[in-house]
Parts: sequence; C-alpha cells; structure tokens
Amino acid sequence: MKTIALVAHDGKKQELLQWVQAHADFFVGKQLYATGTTGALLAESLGREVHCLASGPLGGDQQIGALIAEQQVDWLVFFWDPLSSQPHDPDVKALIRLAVVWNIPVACNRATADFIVHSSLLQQDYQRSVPDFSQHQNRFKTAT
Ligand SMILES: O=C(CO)COP(=O)(O)O
Repeated sequence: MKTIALVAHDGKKQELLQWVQAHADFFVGKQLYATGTTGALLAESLGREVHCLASGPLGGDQQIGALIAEQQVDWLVFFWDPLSSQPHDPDVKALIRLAVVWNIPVACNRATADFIVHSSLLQQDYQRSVPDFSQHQNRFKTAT
C-alpha cells in the first residue's frame, strides 16, 4: 500500500483532514495523490508533498480514475458526500467504478478507512515477524 489517492467532497473535507491527521504516521513514506482542493488542504495540514490533480468538478476524479487504470494507485480514500448533489456526479460514479474494476480497496467513510489502515499495519507486522514471508507469497502465487 504505497500509493494512495485521497478525495473528499466539500461537506467531507474536514472529516478527511481530521482522519489523515489522526493517522499521520501511516502516511509517512507513502505517495499521495489528490484532487485539487482536497490535495492543497492535505499538503498544508500535513506539511508534505501531495500530487495535486485538477479539482474534482474540472476533471480531477477522471485523472485519478486514469491513474487507477494505469495501476498507479493502491488504495482510494474517497469521502464522498451522500447528502449533497454534485454537478460532476457521472465523474464520481466513474471513479468508484474504476476502483471496483481494478479491484483496489476503496474507503468511502472513516470506519472503512480505519479498518484498512489497521489491516495494512497488521499485515506489515506479520511480514516483519515471518522472515521468509515473500517466499511464502511466491510459493502461494505459483501454486494458484
Ligand atoms: O469534487 C471532488 C470529488 O468528486 C473533489 O474535488 P476537490 O478536491 O477539488 O474539491
């Protein structure tokens, strides 16, 4: 889980910023992509580089979708707002669709995002505790 795309609608931006702050350690060493306004807020809040694409209504969701299709994104965190309509709703739907097509984890709320962070940390601990974990993985891949 090295490259993460983060997106939030206006009504969810504060929630995303708080969530990212709460997990700031997890994001160390990760490459972050975001739609324009979300990315600018994240960069300021975290004090680190975030690859900012266009703002969502101007094509940012589609740019992130393209990165997913190019297999450049490991995880999409998309706090979309279920209580307000978006002028670019087809783009929003297309982004979520591509994340499903390419089978990457998608977190649309804080509970799911927390769950994925914890799962990822547990996996890292497990990999560290089993020295030849990568050999096990390779054996598993060969067998399936
Ligand atoms: O609209 C968005 C996602 O659909 C988010 O775009 P911004 O991050 O530019 O506000």
